[in-house]
Amino acid sequence: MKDAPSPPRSLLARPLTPEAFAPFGDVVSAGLKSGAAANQGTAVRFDWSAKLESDRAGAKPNLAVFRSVPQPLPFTVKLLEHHPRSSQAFLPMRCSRFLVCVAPTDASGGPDLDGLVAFVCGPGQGVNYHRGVWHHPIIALDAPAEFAMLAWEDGSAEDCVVRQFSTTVSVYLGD
Ligand SMILES: NC(=O)N[C@@H](O)C(=O)O
Ligand code: NI
Repeated sequence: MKDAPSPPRSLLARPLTPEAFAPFGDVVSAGLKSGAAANQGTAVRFDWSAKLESDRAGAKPNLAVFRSVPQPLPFTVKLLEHHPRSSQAFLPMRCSRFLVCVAPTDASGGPDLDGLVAFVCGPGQGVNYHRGVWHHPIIALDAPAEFAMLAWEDGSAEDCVVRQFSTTVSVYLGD
């Protein structure tokens, strides 16, 4: 008999923290480190807030803007992707909450869906996926959102590698 498809799994999203996200990337937010006075004392700047990386000389930094339609919960994860040659940052410009799902890389270089971790991210928090980290495309919650996105791209297939799953994971929030 053909193996029965695995039952969909469910996963509770937890609040984004720098510590929990550290294996996958950086949380980009004011006040996570000491800042320096700027702009004649009217601002504080927090430098080097993310590890930006590109390993292709021919790729160029693409600063894109994403306008996202909010998705209902629970959210079904059916695919993951990664950018093997570049980091990727998402910085909310207009956003309520957004969902970030990441996964470790398995021995074959693919995503380890069993290790999927989901974070609910609030206003004032951005994320920077380190180069090659498997993640779900950015998902806005609650209301339409706009994000600035920064990644190094050259238009080749290596800019973004997608992996579809037959098994799905249903992500929900605790509240
Ligand atoms: N590539 C793209 O358009 N989006 C994804 O990379 C994402 O992480 O949202
Ligand atoms: Ni991406």
